[in-house]
Order: sequence, then C-alpha cells, then structure tokens
Amino acid sequence: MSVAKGLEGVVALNSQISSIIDGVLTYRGMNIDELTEKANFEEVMFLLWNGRLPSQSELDQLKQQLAAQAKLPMGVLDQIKSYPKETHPMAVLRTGVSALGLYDPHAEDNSKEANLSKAISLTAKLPTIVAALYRIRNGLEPVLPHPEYGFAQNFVYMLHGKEPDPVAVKAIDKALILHADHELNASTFAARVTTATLSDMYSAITTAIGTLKGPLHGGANEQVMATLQEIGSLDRVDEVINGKLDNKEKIMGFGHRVYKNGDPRAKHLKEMSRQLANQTKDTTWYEMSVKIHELVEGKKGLKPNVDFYSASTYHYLGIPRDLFTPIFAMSRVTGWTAHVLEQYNDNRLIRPRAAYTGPTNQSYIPIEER
Ligand SMILES: CC(=O)SCCNC(=O)CCNC(=O)[C@H](O)C(C)(C)COP(=O)(O)OP(=O)(O)OC[C@H]1O[C@@H](n2cnc3c(N)ncnc32)[C@H](O)[C@@H]1OP(=O)(O)O
Ligand SMILES: O=C([O-])CC(=O)C(=O)O
Repeated sequence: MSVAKGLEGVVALNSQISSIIDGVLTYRGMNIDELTEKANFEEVMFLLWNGRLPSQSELDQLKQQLAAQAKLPMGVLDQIKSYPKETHPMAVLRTGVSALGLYDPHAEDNSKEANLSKAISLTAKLPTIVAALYRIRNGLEPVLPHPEYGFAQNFVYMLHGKEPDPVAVKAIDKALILHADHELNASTFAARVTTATLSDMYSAITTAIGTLKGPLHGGANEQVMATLQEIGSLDRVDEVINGKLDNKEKIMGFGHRVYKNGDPRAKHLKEMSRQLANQTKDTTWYEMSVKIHELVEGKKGLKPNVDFYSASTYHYLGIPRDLFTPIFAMSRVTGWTAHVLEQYNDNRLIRPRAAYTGPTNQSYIPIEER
C-alpha cells in the first residue's frame, strides 16, 4: 500500500460547499473577495447551510433565530463558572459545546430540520460561551446577549459589556466571513468522520473544536501573536526570525497544505490590520508583521496564511491572544455544520486503511518470562 503522508493530495469526498481552485476560494461558487466586500456574516452562514443567499425576509428570520438562541442554558453557564480560571479557552469551548448537547432534547434527532436548527443554535451560542469565559476569568459577570444586535455586534458587546465600536464590529464581521469554511481542512474532515458514524452534531462539533485547537491548524493565530510579542519591536524582527529559521523552527502563520502561491484571505486581513494600525496610531504590530512576512517569503518562499495577519488585527481590537482561536471557531462552526448536514445527506462510513509497519509473527510471552 502506498501512503500519502498526512493524506496530502488525497481526494476523500465530494462536496458542494466551498472550493479552492487555482488558488481561488469560493463559498457555494461565490468568490470570498466579493463576499468579504459586500456580504455580512449572517448572509454567509445562510449561504453555507442552504446553498444560496437569503431573501430579506429569510435573513430577518435567521437574525431573529440567532438572537433567540444566543442565551446559554443555566447549567452550561454554571459549569463554565466552575472551570479552573487558567483553562485554555479552546478547552472551555470544546467542553461547553459538548455540554450544550446535554441540554438539547433533540440532540439525538439527526433529521435535516433538527440538524439545521442545531446549526443555528450552536452558531448563536459559541460567541456567548467565548464572551462569558473571558469575563468570568476576569472576575466580571457575563453579559446577556442583546436581542436587537447582529452577530458580530453582539459578540463585541458581550465581550466588553458596553456599546460596541462600529469599527470593531465591521472588522470582526469581515474576519468571520473569511474564516467560515475551507473545503476539507483538518477540523472539517474530523467533523465529517464523526458524522459518518451517524453520531450526533454536538459530537461532530466537539471533535472539530478539538482539532482546530492545534497550532498547525487554527491554533496558529494565537502562536503568531506569541511570536510578535516575543519579538516586541521592529528592530528585533531579523534576529528572532532568522534565529528560528536557522533552528528549523516553523514560523507560525506561514505555509499551507493547499495554497502554494498564497492564501487569498491574507490580503484582506493585512489591509484590516493596516487600517486598524493607523486608526489606533500603534503601527508597531502591523509593521513587525510586514517585516516578518518579507523576511519569511524572501528566505523560505513561504507566504502568510489566514492566521498571520488575523493576529495583529485581533490584537488591535483589544482581544487577548488566547481568544483568537475561539473566534476562528465562532466562524468555522458555520462551515462545520454545513459539512455535517452534507455528510448526513449522502453518508458512508469514513474508514481508510493503514499500511502496517510493525513487527509480525510475535508470540505471547508469559509475564514471569518478560
Ligand atoms: C487555518 C489553518 O489551519 S492555516 C495553517 C496554520 N498553521 C500554521 O500557520 C503553522 C505553520 N505552518 C505549517 O506548519 C505548515 O505550513 C502547514 C501545517 C500549514 C502545512 O504543512 P504541510 O503541507 O505538511 O507542509 P510541511 O510541514 O511538510 O512543510 C513543507 C516544508 O516547508 C517547511 N515549512 C512549512 N511551513 C513552514 C513554516 N511556517 N515555517 C517554516 N518552515 C515551514 C517545512 O519545514 C518543510 O520543510 P522541509 O521540506 O525542509 O522539511
Ligand atoms: O484548509 C486548511 O488546511 C486549513 C484551514 O482550515 C484554512 O486554511 O482555513
């Protein structure tokens, strides 16, 4: 058996949700450049789940459903309050989503209707968990979701507990659009593997969150910020980055399994970071990022992925770095749930083979003879 390590280049299934063709990313056939410029995140979630853009009344209805579903069951909120304060937010999110399943009487109903409403409910509740865990850890009371606010607006509101800044809301909305789906990335694949056993949507999304958490995947955005903070100033970029490259360390936020000529999302995040740098009059993080970009591309030919400029963007918005990956999850849950729906629609157990490379013809040795 020949092995494609890391399943590189293996086409594992058919999907109609997003595509990466010649370096162009589309959701349901629509270029993400256009969606980022013209759509809002609620339209994009509808698009991913339903395969088309919503009418005005469908969009209004979705917004109402999201607002109605955003509150957490008391049991889940109480659990989050009881977790050790130093727990990583992705671990809280993973456990919180798993716990949500316990409070949903339809958790085991895998009909299309039940799963679509679970997709809406999970999408609505993830920001509430993220904002709550942030506030609880800082000794603050969680803020109830605002029934009149849009998705991004509500997240910023619940995080800071005050009228959200429209610039921050717009930036988060765009970032959420850019992260929403990405073909058969590791966490989406993991969600589909779980779904393909005919397990439930909460199990699939819990699987996906655990998979997104790793630094080779969604967890890279937090590590990008760690690198920027380690460097600390523009004049140290050369020394630190060259040192890491000489040590054969990976520079987080660079490289991609699929894009070899650049990630089409990075330019949008770079521009957002640039604008926020100018608005906050704190250009260091943006300038350091650009310098790292030039150095890594010049020396290794590697280009930034979606995680690289998202780090400085979120930092400018006053978001602590360990919330970066949870924000990614708040967006990607729309793609994950769309893939869960697609998997149920035409399911077959996902079960590849392994080429066995261990010893053969071994005999059992009684314990007293070992
Ligand atoms: C949302 C997302 O998940 S986007 C990806 C987020 N992850 C990161 O940013 C982490 C840093 N990047 C990486 O680790 C990789 O580029 C990945 C995981 C994204 C893709 O990995 P793969 O396709 O398996 O590439 P692989 O790790 O085999 O790299 C190929 C070569 O490029 C090098 N390379 C790849 N990425 C980097 C990097 N970020 N920094 C330095 N070198 C790198 C590898 O060391 C390897 O070199 P070698 O052939 O001399 O051993
Ligand atoms: O597709 C991948 O391998 C990683 C990913 O999730 C993304 O880039 O958004």
